[in-house]
Amino acid sequence: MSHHLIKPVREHEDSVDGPEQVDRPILSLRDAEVRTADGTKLLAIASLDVLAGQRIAVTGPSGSGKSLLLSTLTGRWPTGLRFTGERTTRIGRIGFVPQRGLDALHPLIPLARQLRMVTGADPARISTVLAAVGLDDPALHRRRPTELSGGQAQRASVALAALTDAPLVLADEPTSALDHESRDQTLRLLEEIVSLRQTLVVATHDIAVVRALGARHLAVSDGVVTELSPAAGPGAESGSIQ
Ligand SMILES: Nc1ncnc2c1ncn2[C@@H]1O[C@H](COP(=O)(O)OP(=O)(O)OP(=O)(O)O)[C@@H](O)[C@H]1O
Repeated sequence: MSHHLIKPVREHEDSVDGPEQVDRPILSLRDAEVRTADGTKLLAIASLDVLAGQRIAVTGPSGSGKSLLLSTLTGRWPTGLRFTGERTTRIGRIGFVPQRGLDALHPLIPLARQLRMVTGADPARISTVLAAVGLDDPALHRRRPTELSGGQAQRASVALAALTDAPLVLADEPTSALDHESRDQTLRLLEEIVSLRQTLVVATHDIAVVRALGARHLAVSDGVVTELSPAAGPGAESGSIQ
């Protein structure tokens, strides 16, 4: 899927949250399908509601449709694919942590400067968040992302997602390129940095991620999405979603 970090999602948007709307889904899919131009069905979701603050793990084998489910949540699909059905959202921004941290970043703009340019956050907050993801050396802040290690770029992409304050943060196999220790650290960072107000969706091959997140669990198999655990959070649905 494409690696746009912050994407305006304006379709079907309505008003800003009020306290009385806490249990209302931030994003809903109904009768959602993604097909190729020749009509082959790649993904089908009868009904899915994503609530504020949920932690959701999406598991499934390679090619099952995890990335397409994330594309469907963002409302942006790979060229040549067709979406039908209803996608409703009341949020304006979606943060994205890609498989390779570098894909979230401009390769040549020094790290702290580009975080400021992209998010508008002030330098003090950027320093705080970078320190929180373990990048506290000011020399690293001045480096271009191409001059960072894979793990450092991954942490920088987590910092970027956190700084966006997006109500929904999607992470596509954010741990696949990392060793076990770095994987655990990235997951902890995602949990810590992504605030409780933000919803976090993580696609992964790794069942350990589901346990680590203590998450609502959606399994994708041959494009069919199934809810494996009761949805967390007030007012959440449970049971099969397709
Ligand atoms: N642009 C496209 N055109 C045609 N088919 C596509 C396209 N993108 C994905 N697919 C197909 O849709 C199916 C699901 O792909 P997807 O990338 O969502 O899988 P995934 O579960 O994320 O896999 P992985 O774990 O390997 O990243 C696959 O069969 C894939 O070949």
